[in-house]
Amino acid sequence: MGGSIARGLAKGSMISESDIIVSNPSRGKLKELKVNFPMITTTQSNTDAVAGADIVILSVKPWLIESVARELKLKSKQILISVAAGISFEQLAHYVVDPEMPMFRLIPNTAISEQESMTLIASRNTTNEQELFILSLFNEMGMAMLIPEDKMEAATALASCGIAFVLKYIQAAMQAGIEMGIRPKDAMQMVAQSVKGAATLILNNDTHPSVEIDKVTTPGGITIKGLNELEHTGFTSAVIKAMKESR
Ligand SMILES: NC(=O)C1=CN([C@@H]2O[C@H](COP(=O)(O)OP(=O)(O)OC[C@H]3O[C@@H](n4cnc5c(N)ncnc54)[C@H](OP(=O)(O)O)[C@@H]3O)[C@@H](O)[C@H]2O)C=CC1
Ligand SMILES: O=C(O)[C@@H]1CCC=N1
Repeated sequence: MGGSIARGLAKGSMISESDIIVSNPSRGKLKELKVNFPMITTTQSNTDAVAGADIVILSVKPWLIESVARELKLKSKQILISVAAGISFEQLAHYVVDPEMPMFRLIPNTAISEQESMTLIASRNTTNEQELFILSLFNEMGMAMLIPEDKMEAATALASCGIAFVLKYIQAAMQAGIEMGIRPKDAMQMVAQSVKGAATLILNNDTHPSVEIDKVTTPGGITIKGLNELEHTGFTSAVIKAMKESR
C-alpha cells in the first residue's frame, strides 16, 4: 500500500517525485521502486525519512503502528497520515509526542496502483485547507471521500475489503463461464468489462442500481431468471453478512 501511494503521488501533479521519501527496513522493495521512480529518495531508516517531512504517511501493518509511530517522535507541525485499518485517532494520539497534532486516517483500496482507488479519509485537528489538500492529492488516485471517523469501519468494509468481494464475484462468474465452455481469459475479460461498465453507469449517471437492473431485465426474459436464482440462493444476504463481518 505504501509503495502504491508513493507511485501514485509521483505520477500525480501535486507532489514532485524528488520530494518523496520512502522508508522500508529491507532493501528489495526500495530497489524496485527506484527502477521506475529514480527521483524518489529511499532509506532504510524511518527516522531519517521523517526528518524535515511536512506529511508522514504510515503504511505498516496495524500491529506495527504503535512501535513505528513512537520511534518517529513527530513534530506538532507535521501532518500524520495513518493507513492502518482499525487504528483509531485515540490510539494514534497515544503514540505521538503531541496528541493534538494534525492527523488523517486514510483507507485506500488496492486499485490505488491503477489510480482507481476509492479512498476514505477521516481527519482530526486539521484545517479546511489541509483537508482539501489531502482530498485533492488522493482524488488524483481515483476517488477520495472525507467521512467522520465513526463511519470508517463500515466504509472500509464497503470500499476497501469490498474490492475483494467484487473480485470474488468476477472469479465466480468466470467459473460459470468456463463450465459453459468459454475460455478462462475470454471469460475474465467479459466479466471484468461488465463490472467496469456497471460501475461506470452508476458513477457517470448518478443513478440507482435498481434503475440500471430494470433496464437489463426483459419481462419474461432470461435476466430475471438469473436474478431470482441469486435471491433464492441468498446472494443479497451473503453480501450484507460479508460486509458486516469485515468491519
Ligand atoms: N492491503 C490493503 O488492501 C489495505 C491495507 N491497508 C492498511 O495498510 C497497511 C499496510 O498494509 P499492506 O500494504 O497490505 O501490508 P504490506 O505487508 O504489504 O506492507 C507493509 C510494508 O511495511 C514494511 N515494513 C515492515 N516493518 C516496517 C517498519 N518497521 N518500518 C517501515 N516499514 C516497515 C513492509 O516491509 P517488508 O515487506 O520488507 O517487511 C511492507 O513493505 C496496513 O495497516 C493495512 O491495514 C489499508 C487499506 C487497504
Ligand atoms: O484486510 C485488511 O485488514 C486490509 C484493510 C482493508 C483492506 N485490507
